[in-house]
Amino acid sequence: MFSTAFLDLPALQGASGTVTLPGSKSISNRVLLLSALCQGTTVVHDLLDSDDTRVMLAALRQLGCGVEVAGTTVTITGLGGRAWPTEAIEFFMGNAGTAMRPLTAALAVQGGDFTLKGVPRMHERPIGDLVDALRELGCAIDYLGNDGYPPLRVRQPSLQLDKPIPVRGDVSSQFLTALLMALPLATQDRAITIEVVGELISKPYIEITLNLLARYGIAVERQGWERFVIPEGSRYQSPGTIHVEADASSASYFIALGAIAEGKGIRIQGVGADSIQGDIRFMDAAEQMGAKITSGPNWLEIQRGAWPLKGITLDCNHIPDAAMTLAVMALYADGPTTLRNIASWRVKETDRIAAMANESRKLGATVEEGPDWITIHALPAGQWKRASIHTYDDHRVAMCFSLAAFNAAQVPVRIEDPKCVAKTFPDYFEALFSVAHTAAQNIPVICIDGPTASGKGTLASRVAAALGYHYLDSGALYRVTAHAALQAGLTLEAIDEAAIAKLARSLPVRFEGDQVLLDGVDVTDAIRSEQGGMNASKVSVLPAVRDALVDLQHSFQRLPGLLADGRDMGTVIFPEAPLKVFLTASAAKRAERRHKQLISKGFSANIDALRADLEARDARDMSRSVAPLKPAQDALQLDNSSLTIEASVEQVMVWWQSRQVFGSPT
Ligand SMILES: O=C(O)C1=C[C@@H](OP(=O)(O)O)[C@@H](O)[C@H](O)C1
Ligand SMILES: C=C(OP(=O)(O)O)C(=O)O
Repeated sequence: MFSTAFLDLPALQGASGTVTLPGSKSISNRVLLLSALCQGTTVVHDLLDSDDTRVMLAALRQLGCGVEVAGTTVTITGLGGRAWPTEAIEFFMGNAGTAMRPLTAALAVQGGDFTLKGVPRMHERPIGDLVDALRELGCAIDYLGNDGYPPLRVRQPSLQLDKPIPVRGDVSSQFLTALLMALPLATQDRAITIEVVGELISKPYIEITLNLLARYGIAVERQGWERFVIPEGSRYQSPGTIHVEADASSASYFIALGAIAEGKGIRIQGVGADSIQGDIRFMDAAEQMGAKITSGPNWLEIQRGAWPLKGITLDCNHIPDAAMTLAVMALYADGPTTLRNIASWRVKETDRIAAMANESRKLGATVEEGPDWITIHALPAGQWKRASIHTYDDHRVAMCFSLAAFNAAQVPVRIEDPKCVAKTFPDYFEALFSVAHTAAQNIPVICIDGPTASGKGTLASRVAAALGYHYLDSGALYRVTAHAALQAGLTLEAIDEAAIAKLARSLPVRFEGDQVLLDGVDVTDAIRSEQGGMNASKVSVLPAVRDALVDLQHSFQRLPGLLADGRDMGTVIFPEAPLKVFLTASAAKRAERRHKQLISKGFSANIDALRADLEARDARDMSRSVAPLKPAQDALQLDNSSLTIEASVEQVMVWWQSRQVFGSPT
């Protein structure tokens, strides 16, 4: 997951490949609660691991459910037949509607002393219609903040089940889902009827609920979309094991990607056209706009069809979440796109009609909006603007606008607070980068070159972490090459140059966090020693070895960008890099830092000897005939002798931001 303050997406050009999507949020949270209400254990395969399911799992643990997690397989031991807790419990539901609403209903019907809270936005998301319905049947629920909104306190009910229970269905279908999942707890001696008041929205989500209830032994009788009867004597029965389909709403971004991006097409693994999730019907809308889609059991393949896409007018009530993706596809269309019947967008993670309108306008689009509709006009190539997309802590805003990076104007897009995708798809951007591609010149590289012990590594890896970029420690490649050569019985002299170069060309090296692995073996300590540094310096003067490592170094230039540190990053390996920093510090300062570092690791060290060594390395690095250590002509010099690491990072970030200007927030 990218936990950076922002993520800059370079202009993207194409996409091809396969993505395996994480589990459906709607199925995961339903299955978790239903398993918790059963007797015995249920093994859930491919459960989504995200903020929304974590809050549900935490709540189930608090209630005393058994929860065993092994990767994406989770085993739940239910509360059925066991005593529910009698002590007061406070639950934190984050911003998960699929946890907050169904759990409120189950707790209210079961009774106890429970408080349910969430993030500030959750306290602005309506729950009044559900509370009214629950009160109608005798549940005791108090509002702890504003009437109609969480936080809530639930007490012991005195259930009156002799008449149908009315519930409004025009604000959120989750209220009806919540009742359908909770009321089987109260059908011991009578059937219970729920009557929907007003037009039910987001109907396909009710179908998911009914489908899963059936899997858990509850056969709800549906009479149109107005009446739902839960039969007398209904009892949750674990299906034993259950599999969660991949998330169809998450699939919408990759369906759109296949429709927008040039390339061999996108294959989505984990969900197919026969999904039980209503959002799979996003396929039809994408096809209407021009996408070519084929599907089989649990897979979809998407290719660009009509181009530009075709503007459409669509009632989106049946696909409230995936429909947001259409708003971004609309930017690539041949005319305006109007999405209708989407009033519920205003009460979700943010006011999504306002958010989609504001952020599309920042990109240059013309947008009109009404209480329950939005019209987005196509954005011609010359009119795209570089924009910093505010994401309102809404995962879907972030995921949708990542698709703007395919614009014909080839301008990059900044996504603010990219970690908001953690609600339903923590590794969304990793998945995007695994299939998206662009020309190398679009993938930014920041070079940090400088002499030994100048602090390049620390600075480069901190800047890489702040930007979410990859990190290449090119010095480590030379250290590993020297290490591998010695292991192979070679000397580090010119006489073995060809043999070392051959070895370097197919060096089986991998960086994993701070670890450097050679052929799977951790060689970090061996190569980081003083001797390792001297050895690296020796092989690095051999032209054939430097040459052999060029391709390997270039292969680190991957989306979304690269921080490369070394001695010739800016001069030789990435001469086109948009920012080059030449980092220096006085020899005395560098010797002092190295001394501290060695002592802290428990090595004995002599500061004068260290200084003499590093001066010798400087001389060798600067005087070698191939790629000598020197600043690139366009490098910015940074002497960090009297700077803290934070100040150096700040300086590089300021230089970088001044070259990456995005439209300021509107
Ligand atoms: O029941 C569900 O799983 C959901 C129902 C929909 O909400 P509304 O019924 O409020 O539209 C949807 O937007 C939400 O992401 C998940
Ligand atoms: C509306 C959404 O979430 P929630 O389940 O919190 O309602 C969503 O995921 O788009």
